[in-house]
Amino acid sequence: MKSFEDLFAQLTESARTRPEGSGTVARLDAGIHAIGKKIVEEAAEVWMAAEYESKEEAAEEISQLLYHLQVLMLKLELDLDDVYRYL
Ligand SMILES: N=c1c2ncn([C@@H]3O[C@H](COP(=O)(O)OP(=O)(O)OP(=O)(O)O)[C@@H](O)[C@H]3O)c2ncn1[C@@H]1O[C@H](COP(=O)(O)O)[C@@H](O)[C@H]1O
Repeated sequence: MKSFEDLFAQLTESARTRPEGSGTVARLDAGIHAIGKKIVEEAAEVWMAAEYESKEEAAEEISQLLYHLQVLMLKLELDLDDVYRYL
């Protein structure tokens, strides 16, 4: 099981080493506009799953939204503490 912190560490390493075939690297290269659109899309999917689908499907959509938020954090060079300080 991967935690939020585990995923952020993994994506940070991928951003640094740029492994061949990494979807994360491709998303970072696509830029803030594309990442932002994906966040909005995933947020809508979270809402739809919560309202019309199962808890399991909602959980999966939430995980995808968290992933795309982390990609944006990396693109903006924000680390976890930059966000956590507002929680
Ligand atoms: N948690 C995720 C994750 N969640 C979502 N996604 C991406 O978001 C997509 C989900 O979006 P959709 O369901 O809307 O599918 P889609 O419309 O085909 O998406 P697009 O690819 O067209 O944007 C998936 O196909 C993945 O590309 C993720 N990609 C990666 N991860 C994690 O990130 C790690 C590193 O990934 P790579 O950089 O690809 O190796 C992986 O080991 C995973 O743990």
